[in-house]
Amino acid sequence: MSDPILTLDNIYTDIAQYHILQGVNFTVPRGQVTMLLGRNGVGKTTTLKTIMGQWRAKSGAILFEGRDINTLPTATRARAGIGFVPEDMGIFGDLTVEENMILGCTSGPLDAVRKDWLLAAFPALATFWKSEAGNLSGGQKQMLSIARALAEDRQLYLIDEPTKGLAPAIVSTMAQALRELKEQGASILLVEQNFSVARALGDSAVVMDDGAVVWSGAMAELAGNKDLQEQLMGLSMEAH
Ligand SMILES: Nc1ncnc2c1ncn2[C@@H]1O[C@H](COP(=O)(O)OP(=O)(O)OP(=O)(O)O)[C@@H](O)[C@H]1O
Repeated sequence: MSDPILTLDNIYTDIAQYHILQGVNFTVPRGQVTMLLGRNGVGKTTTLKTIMGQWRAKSGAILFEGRDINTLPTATRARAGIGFVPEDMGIFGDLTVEENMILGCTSGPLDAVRKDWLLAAFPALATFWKSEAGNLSGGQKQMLSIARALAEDRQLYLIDEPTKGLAPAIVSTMAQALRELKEQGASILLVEQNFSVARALGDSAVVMDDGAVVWSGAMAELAGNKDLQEQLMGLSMEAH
């Protein structure tokens, strides 16, 4: 297995008085797609936010490229090479699609090659490039949110439920864009409840329950074992 780009070592995170993450351990191999799976409310989003520094782990280490980033501010983690696509989009409705994309570029103008790739991957954004983002459909807003997070090259992307609520045709557009991102060499940690997308994209899987990791291994092993899926995730995959 290739060396990990990210390692979570015994991470504990509290939110208010609640002990949400209770000793999370896993690695994200370089250049691969790692699926973060599990029932609702087990701590997947909290794990992504802890990696990004939006919640601060009270103990444990987060090693990115071998360096513990756990005490660094979020902006420093982003500059170090981690991109985050949160579930709640964060699109500015009164700005155009183009202006929203420019906001995704913190270190310079939008690279022309990258822009061409993103507009080919998400053609609706090209159509509405000069339109206010507030007028886009829900699915188009989600595409803009992903495209904006991909506007700059990062070594690692944390992506939270990118296909949630999308129509099947848009789900495959999204899956194809993520596949292309991986082909460009990025490492991806992806929370995804759509099991057919998870199976198609994932190289490895990490399954959480109750604030800790209960299984990790090859995605193919999990995909081929229905009993294991039911034992680890119950019916949650079918509920989405
Ligand atoms: N701001 C908050 N205040 C209090 N509790 C929170 C807060 N954010 C999350 N939690 C709680 O932390 C637990 C883990 O939530 P989290 O969103 O990480 O789970 P998840 O696995 O991503 O779930 P889902 O699949 O439903 O998105 C839940 O019990 C949730 O209610």
